[in-house]
Amino acid sequence: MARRKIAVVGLGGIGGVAAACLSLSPENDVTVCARRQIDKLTFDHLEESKQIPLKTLTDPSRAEPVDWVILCTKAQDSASAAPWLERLCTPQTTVAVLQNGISHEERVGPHAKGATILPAIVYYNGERFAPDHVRLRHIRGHDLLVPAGLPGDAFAALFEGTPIDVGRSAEFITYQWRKLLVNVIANPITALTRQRLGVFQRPDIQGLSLGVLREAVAVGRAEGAQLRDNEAETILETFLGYPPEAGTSMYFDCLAGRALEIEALNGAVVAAARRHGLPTPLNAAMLTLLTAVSDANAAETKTL
Ligand SMILES: NC(=O)C1=CN([C@@H]2O[C@H](COP(=O)(O)OP(=O)(O)OC[C@H]3O[C@@H](n4cnc5c(N)ncnc54)[C@H](OP(=O)(O)O)[C@@H]3O)[C@@H](O)[C@H]2O)C=CC1
Ligand SMILES: CC(C)(CO)C(=O)C(=O)O
Repeated sequence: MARRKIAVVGLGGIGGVAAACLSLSPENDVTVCARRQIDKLTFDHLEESKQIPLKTLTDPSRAEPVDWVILCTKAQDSASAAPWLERLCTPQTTVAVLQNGISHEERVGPHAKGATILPAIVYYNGERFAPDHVRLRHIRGHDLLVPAGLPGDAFAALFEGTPIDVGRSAEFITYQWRKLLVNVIANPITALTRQRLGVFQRPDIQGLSLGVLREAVAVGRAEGAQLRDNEAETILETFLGYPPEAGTSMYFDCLAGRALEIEALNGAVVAAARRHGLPTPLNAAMLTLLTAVSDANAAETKTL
């Protein structure tokens, strides 16, 4: 049987773990599309550390059409991946988008040459210690969740026999909003306070979080997510069980002086609220503050 041709675009925490796991299945022929040459990845999982050989491309003009693209850039870098998608995609390709936020299809579809877009909710934690060294941590339940249906089934098959567990759901939009609800508090608050999840043990931070969450729950409902009356409280309670020493992707980006994914998180809530005429002052405040931080980081990177 022909091996499945898979291109992983973006070799950060999430892409590194995805590339390592996909390479563990003999049925997958994996190529990594990255901005620097990496021939071997150290992959840590539980108590084990493995060396995974990688086939890496750094020049989009050398890429060829594949069956699957696993897009693992930050949301704001999706458009910069267009030269890769241009070479990798045909209408027979499926592009799985492993990014936080909503509206994956709108973000990536215009660059994907008629390929099928499959949004994926990422539950696992992928930490990048060095460009060639990543760790997979399971958080709870599935590691990835995709919509129920044929593309979702085929996507789950790519990870069979690997440490990544892929769930499928017919209520994808509800789960997408639940994940977004975690991100609209976890990411901006850790980034602004420059503290890991332990900061959520403070009663004042919990009060602020509930306000942000209640606004976002109303918007999610208006968008069709089946969110419960006590959704904000339940999300906060569940979230308080996450390890206090864990950071968030935005916290790490903030410390490293990189652009931030705020537009795809609180920005998505504010934009959807506008469509439904709903008030979201706290989410808008997060958006304004972190856009200022992000713009300053981006300007500094440019002048380096
Ligand atoms: N990390 C985590 O635990 C979690 C992350 N997520 C989400 O997953 C997504 C990916 O996050 P994460 O892996 O942490 O992000 P990272 O910043 O660690 O990785 C993104 C990678 O994309 C690369 N990249 C950006 N633009 C391009 C391009 N045009 N061509 C090739 N490579 C490119 C970057 O390259 P370079 O290294 O050169 O900058 C980087 O290696 C985000 O939406 C995030 O919110 C969701 C849940 C948990
Ligand atoms: C759930 C959380 C906050 C932690 O992995 C995340 O999605 C992120 O870091 O972006």
